[in-house]
Amino acid sequence: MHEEENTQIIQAPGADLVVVRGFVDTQQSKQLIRCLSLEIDWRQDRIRLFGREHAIPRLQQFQGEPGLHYRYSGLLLEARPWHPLIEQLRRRITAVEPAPFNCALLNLYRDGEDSMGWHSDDEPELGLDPVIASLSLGQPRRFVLRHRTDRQQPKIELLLDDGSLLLMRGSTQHHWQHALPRTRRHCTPRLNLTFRCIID
Ligand SMILES: O=C(O)CCC(=O)C(=O)O
Ligand SMILES: [Fe+2]
Repeated sequence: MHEEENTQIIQAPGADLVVVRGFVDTQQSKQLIRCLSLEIDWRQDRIRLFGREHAIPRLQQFQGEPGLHYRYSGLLLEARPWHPLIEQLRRRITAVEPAPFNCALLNLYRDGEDSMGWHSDDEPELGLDPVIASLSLGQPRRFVLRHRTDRQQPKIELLLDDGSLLLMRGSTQHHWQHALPRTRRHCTPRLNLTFRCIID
């Protein structure tokens, strides 16, 4: 992989965003999707938003070092053991972004109806200025960022295609929100693996 050619740095106030295209090649990606779709006990968890309970519009699993927990929108996820393939990817990602990733939230978007709403990954257990490494496999989907306070700032639109690795660093989570909108276009499944560092 020629990292420089494949690396896109996105410049915006208060954001530190890098996309590495083709971090995983097509063949590897296909294999990963095949194995992970079958071998992970995907769940459609329920969250509480504005006082109401909803089933999330996607499937997920949280993995990581034993004893870690991740809490968001009233949901408490206990880390399941690393799947060996996820653990391998964690090590590969650490080679390009040396952060102490100790967990990953895995998302499976079954089709265009599956999505993720506006949010920042700013849970206290991620600490100040978290580094998040997000690997996309399968169906390319639109990923959008908007500034949290300055709505004059243009939105940032990225197409996260098969095998691309997005790094969100620095104060990105403090100043920006992101979302994966639903789409009416025909969509095959997409896997997204977000590696994170939880501080005990
Ligand atoms: O699926 C994506 O690209 C976004 C996932 C995400 O934002 C998250 O897991 O916090
Ligand atoms: Fe996120």
